Amino acid sequence: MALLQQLKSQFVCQMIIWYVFLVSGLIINLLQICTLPLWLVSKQLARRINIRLGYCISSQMVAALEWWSGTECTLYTDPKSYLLYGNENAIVVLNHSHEIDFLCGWTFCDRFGVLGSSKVLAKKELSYVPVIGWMWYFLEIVFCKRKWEEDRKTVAQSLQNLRDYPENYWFLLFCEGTRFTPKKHQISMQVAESKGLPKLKYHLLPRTKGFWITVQNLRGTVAAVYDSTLNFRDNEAPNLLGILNGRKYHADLYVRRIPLELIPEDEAECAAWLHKLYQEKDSFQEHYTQTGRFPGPTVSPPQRPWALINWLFWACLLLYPLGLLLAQLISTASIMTILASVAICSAVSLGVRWMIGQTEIDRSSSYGNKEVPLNNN
Ligand SMILES: CC/C=C\C/C=C\C/C=C\C/C=C\C/C=C\C/C=C\CCC(=O)SCCNC(=O)CCNC(=O)[C@H](O)C(C)(C)COP(=O)(O)OP(=O)(O)OC[C@H]1O[C@@H](n2cnc3c(N)ncnc32)[C@H](O)[C@@H]1OP(=O)(O)O
Ligand SMILES: CCCCCCCCCCCCCCCCCC(=O)OC[C@@H](O)COP(=O)(O)O
Repeated sequence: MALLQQLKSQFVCQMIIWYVFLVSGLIINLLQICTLPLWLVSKQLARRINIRLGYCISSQMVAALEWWSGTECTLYTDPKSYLLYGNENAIVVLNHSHEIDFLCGWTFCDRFGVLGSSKVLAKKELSYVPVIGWMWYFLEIVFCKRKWEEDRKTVAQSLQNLRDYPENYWFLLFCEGTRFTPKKHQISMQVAESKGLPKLKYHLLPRTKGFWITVQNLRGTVAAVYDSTLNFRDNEAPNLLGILNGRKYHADLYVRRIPLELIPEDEAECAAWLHKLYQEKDSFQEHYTQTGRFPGPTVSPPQRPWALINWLFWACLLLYPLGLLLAQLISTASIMTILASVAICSAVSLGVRWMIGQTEIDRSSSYGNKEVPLNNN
C-alpha cells in the first residue's frame, strides 16, 4: 500500500496524467471547433455532442479524484429529494472556501449523470484557461466580469439561451463571488455591518445580484435550488496537487432541495432571502465544526465507472504514440533532440503548473479584498 502511495507521487506518474489530460483536451477542443457548422443546422444536436465531448475532459479530473486519490464523498440529504437529483434542472448554491470544491461538485454531477451538461456562473478570466476554459465556450457556460453594470445584460442573455437546453443540468453559483480568505471575510463583514445584516463566521457576505438574475431568467425551466454546503473531514484543506499526488480526502456535502416557487421574485426580497440562506448555511457549518457531521441522514450515490473508462481509453490512445516517439528519440538520440525534448517537457509542466495555479487560494484574485467606502444607512 505504501509502495503504491509512493508510486503515485512520482513525477513520471504526474507527467503521464498531465500528458493524457492536455493532449486529449486539446484534441477534444479541436473536435468542439469542428461542431461549429452543426450549430447552424441543428443547435440541439450540436449541444448534445458537446455535452459528451465536455464529459471526456471534465470526467478525467473526476477520475483523478475518485480513482487515483480515492477521495470519498458523503452526501447528507433528505431521501425524498435524493430521488429528484439528476432528473430536473436545478440551481446549486455552494460555499466557496476550498480549492477543490468545484471538483467535488463535478463528482456529484457525474454520479447523478449531469456532468457534461452542468453549468456555472464563472469569472471571465477562467475562459482563457486552455482545455477547460475553451471547452466551456461550447458548453454555454455563463461568464461574468464581476462588474454588475457590464454583466447585467450579458449574463441575462446567456441565461436566456439556456431555457431550451436539451438535457438536465445543474447551474452552480458561488454567491460569495470569490474564495474565502481571512482578509476578504473581514472586509465583507464590515459591509454586512453597514447593511445591518448579522455577521457570518464561515462565509463571505453573499453577492445577491447574480442569484436574483439567475432565478429570474431560469424561472419556469429550473425546478429547485439545491442549497449545498461542503466541508472536509479533519479540518483538511485539500488541493489539486494533493489529488494528483494520490492523497485521499473525505468530503461531506449537505444538500437541501428548495422548490423555486419559494424564492421571491422581487429583487430586494430575493436578496433578503439569500442573506437568510447564508445565515442558515453558517449554522450548518457551526454544527459540522462542533459535531464533525451535518444534520440529517446520509445517502451514498453510487460511483460510476465511466470516468475511469474514459481515462483508460485516452491513455491507451495517447501513450502508445508517446512510447514510439520516446523509443525513436532514444535510438536516434542527438544532443539537439534531447535538448528539444527537455525543453518541451519543461514548457508543458510549466503550463500545467500555471493551470493548477488557477485553483489555488494563495493566488486568488483581489476581488473583495479592497476596503469599500461604507454608507451607514
Ligand atoms: C446533489 C448534489 C448537489 C450539488 C453538487 C454541487 C455542485 C455541482 C454543480 C455544478 C458544477 C458545475 C460546474 C463547476 C465547475 C467549475 C466551477 C469553477 C469555478 C467558477 C467559479 C467562479 O468563477 S466564482 C466567481 C464568479 N461568480 C460570481 O461572482 C457569482 C456571484 N457574484 C454575483 O452574483 C455578483 O453580484 C455579480 C458577479 C453578478 C456582479 O458583481 P459586482 O461585484 O459587480 O456586483 P455586486 O452586486 O456583487 O457588488 C455590489 C454590491 O455588493 C456589496 N459589496 C461590496 N463589497 C462587498 C463585499 N466585500 N462583500 C459582499 N458584498 C459587497 C455592495 O455593497 C453592493 O451591494 P448592493 O446592496 O448595492 O447590491
Ligand atoms: C486528470 C487531471 C489532470 C489535471 C492536470 C491539469 C489540471 C488543470 C486544472 C485546470 C483547472 C481550471 C478550472 C478552474 C476552476 C477553478 C475554480 C475556482 O475556484 O475559481 C475561482 C473563482 O471561483 C474565484 O476566483 P478568486 O476570486 O477566488 O480568485
